[in-house]
Order: sequence, then structure tokens, then C-alpha cells
Amino acid sequence: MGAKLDLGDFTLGSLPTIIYIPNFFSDSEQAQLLNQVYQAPVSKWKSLKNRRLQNWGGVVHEKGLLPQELPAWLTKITQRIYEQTGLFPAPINHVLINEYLPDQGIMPHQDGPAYFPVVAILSLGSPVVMNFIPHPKISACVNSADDSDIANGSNTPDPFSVLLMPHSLLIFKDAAYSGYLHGIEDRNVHNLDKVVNLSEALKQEEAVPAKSVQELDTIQRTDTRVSLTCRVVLKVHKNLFKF
Ligand SMILES: O=C(O)CCC(=O)C(=O)O
Ligand SMILES: [Fe+2]
Repeated sequence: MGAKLDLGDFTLGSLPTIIYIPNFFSDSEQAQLLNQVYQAPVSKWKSLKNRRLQNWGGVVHEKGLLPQELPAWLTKITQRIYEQTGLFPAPINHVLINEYLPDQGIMPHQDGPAYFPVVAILSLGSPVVMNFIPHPKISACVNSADDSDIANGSNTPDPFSVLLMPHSLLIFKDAAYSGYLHGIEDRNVHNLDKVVNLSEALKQEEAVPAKSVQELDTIQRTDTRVSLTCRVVLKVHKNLFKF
């Protein structure tokens, strides 16, 4: 279980800080995870305008985590991510579960400052495209010594996208974490033109190639997608009253 993966085999595009691992978990593991997700009491779900979510691991505050132990069905998979990637400084202690209907998504955003800057996202159900958009403020910070670079756009990185197939694990960190916003469009058709992992993502798919991979320019979202966003909050508050 703890055999470490060679992550160099799974980096995408020119950014070494984004890693896509197809088939990280099996169909029966997916079924077990979905079973647990939907066994949670209705009160565990928080409904937002564009998705529903479950929060596991405790409450994240700006100053740290008010912890709650993760259930065993989650640590089984988060421990594997921790051991096989070797990218986290401590065992994963926080998991957000997002559920998206085919016309739902998540606005481009940057994850909060309380998290250690490595994110691992497990994808279940319908495939979606995640867009990475260079973060204007961050680019401005990086270039603050010479604003002319921003003005003429010479240093602006390109936006790109990643196709997230069921059973996959996506990891992003460092520049991909702090220099970009990430988001998922709230439309049931997703464009593939900026996708940097198309052949990797579709390699083991029997369902897709009625059209050849090269001809595919969009994917149709027909099903619900569930994702598990796994992270570490390093600052953990042991005692509520000292918070
Ligand atoms: O559902 C996903 O793949 C992304 C979720 C996300 O970005 C977040 O929870 O911060
Ligand atoms: Fe996020």
C-alpha cells in the first residue's frame, strides 16, 4: 500500500507542479466511497447555489483547524495518497466532498491560506474539465519590481485545463497552486481545447472512442460528479478554549 509512485511519470505540460494519475483507485473503491458519501445524514450536506458539499476533518479557520477525526473510510484513501505521493508534510487531515450536477461547477478561486499548498483531488462519477487561469494579483506580485512586464503581457502564463476522469487523482502545488485560480464551468458541455492531459485521461476509457481522441472537442456531462478534495492544515488547535 505504501509503495511510492514515481510522480515524474505523471506531471503535465510544462508545469511540474501539476500531476494527474489515471486509475488511482478502482471501480469497487469508487462504489464504496460513493456509498459512504450518500450514507451521510442529510444534515452533513451544505447546499450552495452551484453544488453541495460535505466537510470532513473539522472546521477550518483562518488561524488553523478545529479538528475532528476523519472517519476510517476516508483515512483509508487519504493515507494512501499521503504514502504514495510523499508530497504532504503530515497525514491529510481535511477532506471536502463536492457534488456537482451536470450543469453545476465551482467559480475560479484560490484555496484558502490555512491549507498547506498541496491539493489532492479524487474524481468520481462524470468527467469534468478543470480550468486553471493565471492569477492576476499573483502575477503582479511576482513582477512587482518591474510592472512593465505585466503591462505588455510578456510574462503572463497561459491558461490551461485538465480533464478529470473518474478514478483519477489530480495533485497541484507550488506554482499551479499559488499562481492560478482553478474552477469548473457550470455548463453541461465542457470544451477540451485547452486540455493538457487528453491522451493520458482517455487512454483507458472504453466508453469514449466512438470518435477518435483527436476528434473530441467537447465532453457532455450526463451524470453527477463527486470529488474529494484532500488537504493538510498544519496548524491544528487541540483546545477549543485556547483558540
Ligand atoms: O471539485 C473539484 O474538483 C474542485 C474542488 C475545489 O476546488 C475545492 O473544494 O476547493
Ligand atoms: Fe479549490
